[in-house]
Amino acid sequence: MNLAVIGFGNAGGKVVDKLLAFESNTGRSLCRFALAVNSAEIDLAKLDYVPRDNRILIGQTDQRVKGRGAGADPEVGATIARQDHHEIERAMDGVPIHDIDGFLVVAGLGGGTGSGGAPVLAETLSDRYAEPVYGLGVLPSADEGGRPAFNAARSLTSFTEATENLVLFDNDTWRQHGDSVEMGYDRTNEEIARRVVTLLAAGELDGSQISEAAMDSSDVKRTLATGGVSSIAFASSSLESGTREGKGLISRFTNGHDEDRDESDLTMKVHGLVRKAVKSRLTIPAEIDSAERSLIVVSGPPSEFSQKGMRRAREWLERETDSVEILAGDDPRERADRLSVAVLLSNVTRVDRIDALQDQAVDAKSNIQNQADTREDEIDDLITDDSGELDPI
Ligand SMILES: Nc1nc2c(ncn2[C@@H]2O[C@H](COP(=O)(O)OP(=O)(O)OP(=O)(O)O)[C@@H](O)[C@H]2O)c(=O)[nH]1
Repeated sequence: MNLAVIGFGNAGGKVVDKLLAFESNTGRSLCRFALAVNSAEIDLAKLDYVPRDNRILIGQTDQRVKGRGAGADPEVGATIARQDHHEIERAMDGVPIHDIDGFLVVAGLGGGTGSGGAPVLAETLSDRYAEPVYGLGVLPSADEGGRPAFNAARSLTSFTEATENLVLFDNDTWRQHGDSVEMGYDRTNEEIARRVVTLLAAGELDGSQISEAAMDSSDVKRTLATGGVSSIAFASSSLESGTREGKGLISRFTNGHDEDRDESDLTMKVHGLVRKAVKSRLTIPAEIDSAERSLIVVSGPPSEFSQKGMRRAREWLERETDSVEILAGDDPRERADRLSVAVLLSNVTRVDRIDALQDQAVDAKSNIQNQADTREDEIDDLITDDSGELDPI
């Protein structure tokens, strides 16, 4: 798949930068166009891979922002995204629209700029272009407190509505004790990039690869067309000892038993890797039998592929997800140094972390209400009803 990728806010920009870094390190191609939009000048300056001309500072004329961010207020993020839409659209004129399969808008949902701005941009893109607009949203960890949870719960509703599919990554699930916050983010951003690029770049062949069951970008699109939120599973394994070519050469002079053994090893390896991925930490933990559609991508040197392993893995996932809507394909990468599996679980509907976030947000709402009793103007902007429900931004 080829995408135009837009990072909104600080986390959004950093994750897009990591997607570009991962592509560059692995020779993959996913992002045909990359843009970072932010209201904090200093965050835009820190990016390494997004081209300088594609870094857009918004909200400069807004007294609340002045180049220093939206202060974790999504209303501000949404307002400046609307106010400065011409500037963003002008930057989007550089998108090679005939070469892309869709847009990907990336944001952390706990702050102000990305949380408020990303759904606004996604809606504008959906109105303006025929190509699908996907989202990649990062949920705050529980220990960040009530305000980020409140922002994320509201943004989740608007962002899901504004996109064809919203892939989620949960910071709470991936938090590691002992890391500084920035080190932790750097590591989680790499994990996001590995999963997103392995999954979505499938099908972008450079012409040198051959494959019996190559993934095609229309398979990815079809799986993402469910709407709702999605999670990604991932696992990888080192390549077989010795080179596969070496083994093939030896077996040519034997009676073929080695070839049989190799095939059954590879069947088990591919099948096992898919099971391991789905049983490991997902980008957001979800009940996998609540997924509407799934997609398995096996990526690596073609000599490590096994069609039988893939078929077994697909049958296993059909049983696990209780769905027959499972596509599976491979993504040949001759130079890859690992065999990787990414599984997209699309439109998962039982996600405990979202329920927990919403509970935390409802508590935070009453706290915010109490604190703001003396500041009625501000609370009017934040909360438009008092039913306990959270309103989208
Ligand atoms: N995984 C990951 N999450 C991040 C990173 N940086 C921030 N976050 C998360 O994203 C949320 C939003 O933070 P930012 O992206 O800094 O906020 P913003 O959208 O720029 O909004 P303002 O700072 O209010 O202008 C935070 O609450 C964190 O949960 C990052 O590098 N990686």
